[in-house]
Amino acid sequence: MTPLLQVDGLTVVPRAAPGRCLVSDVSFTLQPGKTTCVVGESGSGKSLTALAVMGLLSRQLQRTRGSIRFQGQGLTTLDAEAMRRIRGRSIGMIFQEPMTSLNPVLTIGHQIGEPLSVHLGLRGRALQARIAGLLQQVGIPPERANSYPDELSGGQRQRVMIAMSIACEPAMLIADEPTTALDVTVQAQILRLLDELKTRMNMGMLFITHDFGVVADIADDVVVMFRGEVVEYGSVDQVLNRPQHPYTKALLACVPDADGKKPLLPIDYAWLEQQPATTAANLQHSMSEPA
Ligand SMILES: Nc1ncnc2c1ncn2[C@@H]1O[C@H](COP(=O)(O)OP(=O)(O)OP(=O)(O)O)[C@@H](O)[C@H]1O
Repeated sequence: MTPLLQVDGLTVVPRAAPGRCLVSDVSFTLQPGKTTCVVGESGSGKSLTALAVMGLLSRQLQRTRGSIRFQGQGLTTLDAEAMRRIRGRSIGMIFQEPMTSLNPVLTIGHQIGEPLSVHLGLRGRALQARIAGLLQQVGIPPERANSYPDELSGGQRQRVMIAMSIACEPAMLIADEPTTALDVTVQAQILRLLDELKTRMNMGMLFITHDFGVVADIADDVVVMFRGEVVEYGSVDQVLNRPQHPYTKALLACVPDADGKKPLLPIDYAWLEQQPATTAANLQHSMSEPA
């Protein structure tokens, strides 16, 4: 079966510092209808990887090497117009902060309708009916179509973003920390919604998170990134239950179990001591926050 997404040797180098790799030789695959989670600490290159897949990295700031194939088609050689046709139509995306992604002066109905008119040419009643259907699908009463983003809660705004991103029934959804800005119960609702939509639409999901609780809930495969590199890649069972790399073990050691106690995974302190101070500080931070 042709993978939905195949990333091979993706490398991102800042033009201002060509000797430094922000993302280094990253490779992974996403199959249709499956979820691949990319995990790692802040600054490990997760978002740059997602932006590279979307063709949204600034060519002025970064140089990208490697191959990104979506449904068998190479994306890195496509021109801007061809990439625009794929984004929003075949690849949807949602980000961490729905307020900054939504336009405050347009109604949510208008914003959900935009990809439908741009990519599918829907107009008039057909468009309004589809907007109402999408609102219903994400659990917002269709009569809220005339509301503005600031009239909605954070969770509802994220639901609107989800409605926009799935409007054209994309084959793949890229979600970059979509629940981080939400409180815990709303996080769980949004995760459930995304998981349900993924199954119903047989959509592949590339899900970026630093939260292993989320990974355990939704991932089929897991890519662990550390300082721009993939240090571990495998099935969720393999990565969570039989981690190999000291960084994955250290990350997992920070996740409290159901009783709030830390799992007794050994941390490789000799390895940790060789890492920059920020790594230990980030791990310390994860330990003090419930995942
Ligand atoms: N043009 C650039 N020049 C130099 N450094 C850059 C450039 N673009 C991004 N970076 C750096 O690359 C690193 C990786 O960033 P990225 O946003 O992918 O991290 P992340 O893993 O998604 O982190 P977070 O979880 O905080 O979002 C960061 O340290 C960022 O500051």
